[in-house]
Amino acid sequence: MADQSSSRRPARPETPPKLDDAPGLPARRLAATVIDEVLRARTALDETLERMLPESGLDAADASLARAIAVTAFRRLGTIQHAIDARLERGSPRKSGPFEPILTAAAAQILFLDVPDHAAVDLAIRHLHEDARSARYAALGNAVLRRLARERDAVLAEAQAEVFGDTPDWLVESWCTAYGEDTAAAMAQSHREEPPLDLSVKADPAGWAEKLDGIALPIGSVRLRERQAIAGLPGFDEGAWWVQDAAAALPVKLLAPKPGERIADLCAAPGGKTAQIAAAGASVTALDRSSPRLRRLKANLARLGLSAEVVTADAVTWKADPFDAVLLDAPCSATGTIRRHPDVAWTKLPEDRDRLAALQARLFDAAAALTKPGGRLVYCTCSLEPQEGEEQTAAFLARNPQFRREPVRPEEIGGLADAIDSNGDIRTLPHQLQGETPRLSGWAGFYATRLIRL
Ligand SMILES: C[S@@+](CC[C@H](N)C(=O)[O-])C[C@H]1O[C@@H](n2cnc3c(N)ncnc32)[C@H](O)[C@@H]1O
Repeated sequence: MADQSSSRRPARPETPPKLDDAPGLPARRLAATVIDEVLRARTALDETLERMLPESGLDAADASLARAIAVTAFRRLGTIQHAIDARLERGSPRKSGPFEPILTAAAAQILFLDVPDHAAVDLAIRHLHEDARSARYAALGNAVLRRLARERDAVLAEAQAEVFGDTPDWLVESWCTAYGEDTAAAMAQSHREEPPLDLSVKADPAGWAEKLDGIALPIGSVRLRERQAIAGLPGFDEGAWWVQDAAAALPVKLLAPKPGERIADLCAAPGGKTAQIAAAGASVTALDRSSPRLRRLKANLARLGLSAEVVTADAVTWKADPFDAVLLDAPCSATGTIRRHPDVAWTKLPEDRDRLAALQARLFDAAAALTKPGGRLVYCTCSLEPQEGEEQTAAFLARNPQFRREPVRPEEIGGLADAIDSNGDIRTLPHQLQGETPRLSGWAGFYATRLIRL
């Protein structure tokens, strides 16, 4: 029976925790809170930051520091956790409140960011004191962080030798099985670097590369040499380009939209591929089941001066007259985006991959029903897991003999033959596309196949 007495008990006065106002602490507080929330609730880091930033009251510089600490913590989470655990002789203390996320955020600064050690340690200790549960372990936290700072070179040397040290075991196993150990190691190593920023341009990649101090990539994207705030760059206000990883631009190259064609983009938001299709002059129906994400798609298209018919619906059940071409950029585990979103490695589980693979099969069949005889169907995912790529296509073709594969030719994708597998499908891996430096190399892990309805 429910406890009736509690409703009659006078409410206990809420004593807000006493927050230290030392400069720099609010950014660390937000970083640790976000790290904790993402790991507990398995939510996306970007969305969690977007939700928590406005109420944090941080200025732009502190917000960017908080983001840098959290992103770095996830990029190097395996190394950081191992280094902390190795210095906690009796293991992590129980019932210690925010002790672990505070130490994780501080270790990210000490090991990987350009922050003076004394600032990282001092602010972490002040932060531990804000909560009675972690305050009891402030001396322990202090000792661990000081040791980390003293032993930084040894920690980094050990991490360098452990190439899979920042990749969860299930992903190591999956990638070693799919691609072999050497390739899996090169992939894991590339995830340790910050990713480059790529733009898709409506026209004149060479001209925009020059104006923006970028590199014109063989497939027509522009890779910026320096990371910068994009809203201030030339061409942003006039809608000359949009941010899109170079590998994410490939599926629409296979679709090859032509002016006047009717094309359905079935999982369209936030609209990077819709923009490519619309910019090619096709008439595009952009469908997604998420209204908030479609609002972002509309805002993106408005800035670019492009248009699409926008439909909020579930693509599994949506009915319409068949299209000349259909793009299905299906929801997936997104393990191909780990370099850009390092939290994905720690928030996704094999169960997510399997649940999404079942949804992908239903969406694939629904997309087939929307493709005209003679029409093209491109299926793609930003996943490195064969269950969401190669295996989906094999099962789809076995179920749907009215479709045949139209292999991709290197000249359709700027001559990048390494990105085409033995079936003629696209399979990009994060360490491919060598550039001038490791940071300017690589692209997302994508799978894409092009099928024709007979
Ligand atoms: C990989 S994202 C699409 C990215 C987008 N194509 C782009 O290039 O910007 C997958 C999208 O599928 C949508 N989605 C998931 N399940 C869906 C369904 N059953 N019907 C329609 N959209 C769905 C999600 O809301 C999400 O926006």
